[in-house]
Amino acid sequence: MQLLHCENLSFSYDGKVAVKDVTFSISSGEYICIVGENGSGKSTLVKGLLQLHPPSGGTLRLGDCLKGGIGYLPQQKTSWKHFPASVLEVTLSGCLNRMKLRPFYGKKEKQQAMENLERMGIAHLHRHCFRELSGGQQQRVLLARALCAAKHLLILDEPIASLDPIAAKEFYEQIQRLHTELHMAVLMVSHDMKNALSYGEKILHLDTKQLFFGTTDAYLATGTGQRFGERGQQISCT
Ligand SMILES: Nc1ncnc2c1ncn2[C@@H]1O[C@H](COP(=O)(O)OP(=O)(O)OP(=O)(O)O)[C@@H](O)[C@H]1O
Repeated sequence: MQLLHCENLSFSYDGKVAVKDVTFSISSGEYICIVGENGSGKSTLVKGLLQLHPPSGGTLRLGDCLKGGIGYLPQQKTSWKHFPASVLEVTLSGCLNRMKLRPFYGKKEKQQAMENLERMGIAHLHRHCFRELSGGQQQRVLLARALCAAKHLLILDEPIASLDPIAAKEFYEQIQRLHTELHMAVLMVSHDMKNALSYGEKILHLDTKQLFFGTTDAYLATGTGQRFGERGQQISCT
């Protein structure tokens, strides 16, 4: 089932093009990594897919099953690390979209938030203050929050940027479990080429315009894929 399709999708800021003519789809259960240099338009595309930034051209079609929401793990900002709320409150905020005008969380939302914290192995921390957790624990809370928002698609923007290698490895394994056990589609922006190539089934490579979209094997057979792939090897050896 196709979850999302874009055709020649473009985005600009004040008339300056940031993403140009991107055409790709994501279907249920797929794992796609978006790669590219700094400033190549990855985060802009993600914001556009989440309808937080309007397109300057092209079309974006979202499948009906995404109408309930898309799970989104944004780039970690230092200010969020100090957010003065409990783990349960941060997780529950993932349900806000679904609550419409209802002002309080109900039993169902609390149960779902606890289930997702359980899935992330951190239910015992639900009363703790978010800002007192480690970076890896905070990412798990934000992932539990994203799971409250979505059943079919998770969009992750550089999720391991602030994690140490052990926390990053655990995080990748966690995502892989969600992908295989819940059949969750994953769209991940990543500078970590080694893991993007090993976990991603497809690669979308941006350089403002789209340089490549297709399977990881096909990507590695292209000159661009080989150059970026080698970079991943170098990074993993250092
Ligand atoms: N809010 C904004 N206003 C104006 N220009 C922006 C804004 N956000 C991004 N840009 C510009 O759009 C282009 C793409 O930026 P974007 O953040 O999408 O790239 P990126 O690939 O995600 O970069 P990085 O890997 O460094 O996170 C850049 O030239 C950037 O300066």
